[in-house]
Amino acid sequence: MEHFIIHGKQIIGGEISIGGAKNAALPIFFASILANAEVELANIPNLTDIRYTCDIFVNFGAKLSIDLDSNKVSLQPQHISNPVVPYELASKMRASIWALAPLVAKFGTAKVSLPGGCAIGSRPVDMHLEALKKLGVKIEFAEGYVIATSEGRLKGANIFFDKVSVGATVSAVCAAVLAQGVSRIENVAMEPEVVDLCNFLVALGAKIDGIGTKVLTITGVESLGGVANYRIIPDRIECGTYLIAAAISKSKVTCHNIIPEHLEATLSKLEEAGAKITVSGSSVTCDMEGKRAKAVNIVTAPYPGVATDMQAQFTLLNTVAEGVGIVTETIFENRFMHVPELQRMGAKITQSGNTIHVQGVEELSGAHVKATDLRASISLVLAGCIAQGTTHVDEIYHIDRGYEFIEERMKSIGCIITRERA
Ligand SMILES: CC(=O)N[C@H]1[C@@H](OP(=O)(O)OP(=O)(O)OC[C@H]2O[C@@H](n3ccc(=O)[nH]c3=O)[C@H](O)[C@@H]2O)O[C@H](CO)[C@@H](O)[C@@H]1O
Ligand SMILES: C=C(OP(=O)(O)O)C(=O)O
Repeated sequence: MEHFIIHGKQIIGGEISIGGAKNAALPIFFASILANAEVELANIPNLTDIRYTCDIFVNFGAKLSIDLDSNKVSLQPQHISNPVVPYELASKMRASIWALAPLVAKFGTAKVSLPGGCAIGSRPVDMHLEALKKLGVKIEFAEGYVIATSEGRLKGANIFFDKVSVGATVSAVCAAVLAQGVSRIENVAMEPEVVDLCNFLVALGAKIDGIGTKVLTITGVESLGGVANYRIIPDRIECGTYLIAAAISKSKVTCHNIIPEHLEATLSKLEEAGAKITVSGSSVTCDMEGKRAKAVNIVTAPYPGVATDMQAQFTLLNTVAEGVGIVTETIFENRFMHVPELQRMGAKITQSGNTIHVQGVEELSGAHVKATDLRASISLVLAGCIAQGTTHVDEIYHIDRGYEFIEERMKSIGCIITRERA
């Protein structure tokens, strides 16, 4: 097991080039199953989740060439002969459920083990399965696997989601693009990563109207082609995380290669915390101008609201800010696992249901803490960089799921974190 040792009171500041978005790369990778010709993907982040996805494609029998050092993958999905995601691969990653819809839409059969992922809530897949059933898929369960079958092409349908789900939107769209007839999918997720998936499918030849809105109208086509050099959007959560590094340390961080419009909620909360935010082309700077941040209230919400994937980072900001910040998590029922760890570092936090009250303190102190999920982990790493003393963060494999070249990127903003093996 690896851990990070982080000495505190580091002088934070500098510039970072942001990588491709994990949460766009994963659905696009799985949607490539639908293509009938070569798919070349660029700006694919070098993350463990992507390497697991490559393993899933190898297990399918697909041909792929992987060059994650150059952030490139090319796939020959025509060669898929085994439409199965076994437990050993699915259990490592929540996103593996995204194999189900494209496999059954293209091959009429799929066997996918129920997924793993961050332990931030119960994370059922009922909405994915209900959407597939509406499109004509027969769903059965056996020994922990979902078995999906269809006779002939799927049938276009009207789907209304009661709740906004990124994952179920991705599954519904991936099935509807090859269905016979028109599908109208309402109350979809509008996250930039869902928009990127739709743009990718359009590049393959799919017919999708309403991209970026609450209602998608999809006219199914018989088959999809390939695409050369489709570039994944930048990771708005990675960018937001590094901007928080400036906000907790009275300093200045610039992130390059981003799409500023994807960060509006985060940037507006950082401004509320007292940061000077400057956007210039595809770069953004968060400058605290030497001032301590003011506490901010956060209520997580589907896009364009404040992302749940930024909640732990804003919680950290409040732990060292001036005043009291109230943070309400509305998306996942168990996403405060960073709270007891931050308390070990001296944070003053009280929890009541899905809300926490954070009373800012002048300084955190180093401690031995455990990373419990991806965003909790990075918050503890950042906390270690500003704390008094040394912090030891265990179970850092979570970070490698979502933060590319973490030691290098932290170094480019002045932070030294040392990976050790116990
Ligand atoms: C790989 C990826 O892109 N992960 C992101 C994706 O996760 P994921 O796609 O799993 O998240 P969803 O948007 O689907 O989840 C939203 C809510 O809907 C519930 N739900 C979802 C599906 C379902 O069938 N039934 C159901 O009840 C979930 O438990 C949760 O409470 O969106 C989340 C919300 O922005 C982000 O935090 C994750 O980083
Ligand atoms: C929760 C996350 O990822 P996943 O859905 O892959 O577990 C995340 O990216 O913060």
